[in-house]
Amino acid sequence: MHTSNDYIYVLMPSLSLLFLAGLLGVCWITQRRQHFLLWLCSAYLLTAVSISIRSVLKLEVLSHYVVLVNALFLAGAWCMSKSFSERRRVVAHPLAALVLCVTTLASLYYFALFEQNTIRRLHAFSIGVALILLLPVPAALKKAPPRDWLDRTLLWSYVSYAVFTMLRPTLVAFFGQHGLSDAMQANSTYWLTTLMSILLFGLLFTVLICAVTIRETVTQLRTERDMDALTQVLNRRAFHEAAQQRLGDQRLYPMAILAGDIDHFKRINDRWGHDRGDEVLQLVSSILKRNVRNHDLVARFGGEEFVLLLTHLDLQGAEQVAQRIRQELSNDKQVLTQGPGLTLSFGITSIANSSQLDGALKQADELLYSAKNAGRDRVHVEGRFYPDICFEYTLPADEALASAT
Ligand SMILES: Nc1nc2c(ncn2[C@@H]2O[C@H](COP(=O)(O)OP(=O)(O)OP(=O)(O)O)[C@@H](O)[C@H]2O)c(=O)[nH]1
Repeated sequence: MHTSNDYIYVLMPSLSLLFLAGLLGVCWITQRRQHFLLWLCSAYLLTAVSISIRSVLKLEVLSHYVVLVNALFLAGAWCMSKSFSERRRVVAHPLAALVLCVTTLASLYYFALFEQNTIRRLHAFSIGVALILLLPVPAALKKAPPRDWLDRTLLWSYVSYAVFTMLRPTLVAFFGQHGLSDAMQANSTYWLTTLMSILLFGLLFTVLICAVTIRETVTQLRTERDMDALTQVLNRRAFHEAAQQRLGDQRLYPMAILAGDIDHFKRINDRWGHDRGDEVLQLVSSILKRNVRNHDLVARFGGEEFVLLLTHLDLQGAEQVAQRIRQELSNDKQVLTQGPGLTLSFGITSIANSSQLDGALKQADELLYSAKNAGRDRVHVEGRFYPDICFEYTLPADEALASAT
């Protein structure tokens, strides 16, 4: 007969698992797209229920509940396997898991009620659980190893848990004082090893998963803070931060600032609709990104205005980049299928140190607007003479766009 103290003692691992399940549930509420958190939470819940029933049931009645207790445990193992496959983005093999569950339960039922062989029963249980856990592992190992050390540790901890589960009866038989002879007792070496391993690995997985989730949340927030949501290039604030870093690195000079603006963008919106206007912005930013190198920066400063910081490039090189971008944009017929091609105007200036950033941006902007005033679809470069003309290239473009609709 268990005393109330005994119950607290035997239920402690289950309560700890329930606590960890709660923690994962809270993590999932903050990161709902991370389904692996919910699967792991379910795994802990099912395992906790299964081991608490197993811990409090008297030995005489345990055999009658063998299917229920082990079905819960196997379902928990399947949820853990599913959680792992979701995390590593590999197939979970649900059908194979179902076959393994049914086979394991049938063997357990047979060894509990017909042959009454405890050792075979324990081996059947361990092998069944381990195989379910190992289902997604071959595909996960075939993929390139995770670059992040937290994910790598998670992968190998999971594999170790599965292998340890499979070997547990053999290890206890080998090292345990009574071998597996008393394995069905709630205070046997086998059962304590089982509880402790579930708890320790459960704790390890939770710590790793929580760390991974926190890190991913921070990365996501940083991306949302730094990137323009529509075009996936830097926003103005992030550009200033990144540009200060680049400008502090002497190896990246000479550098140039390009300010670019889509010509007559308002008309594109008016004639083709705002959604098509958004597609044009995405097209332009993808062409800009395609035409820069690793250390360069591309940013959207708002509306249809883009700014680039080009490293290892003098004014002449920067002008060539701008002309290449203009050429690529005018050739593109994917977004605006009819009418005149898209055009961009550019202002280009050099920059010699980080204290010049605001001045260089202002100068590039002035050059850009002198290019606009000179008729658009052109590049104005610092140090060159441009006659101070104001040529409003309105009527032909209007007519051309109108004829395209
Ligand atoms: N589709 C879309 N339009 C935007 C967005 N942000 C700003 N705009 C529009 O961009 C247009 C900018 O118009 P203007 O500043 O007159 O510039 P423009 O028509 O390109 O004329 P120029 O620059 O002088 O060639 C406005 O109609 C804005 O509503 C956006 O995110 N998506």
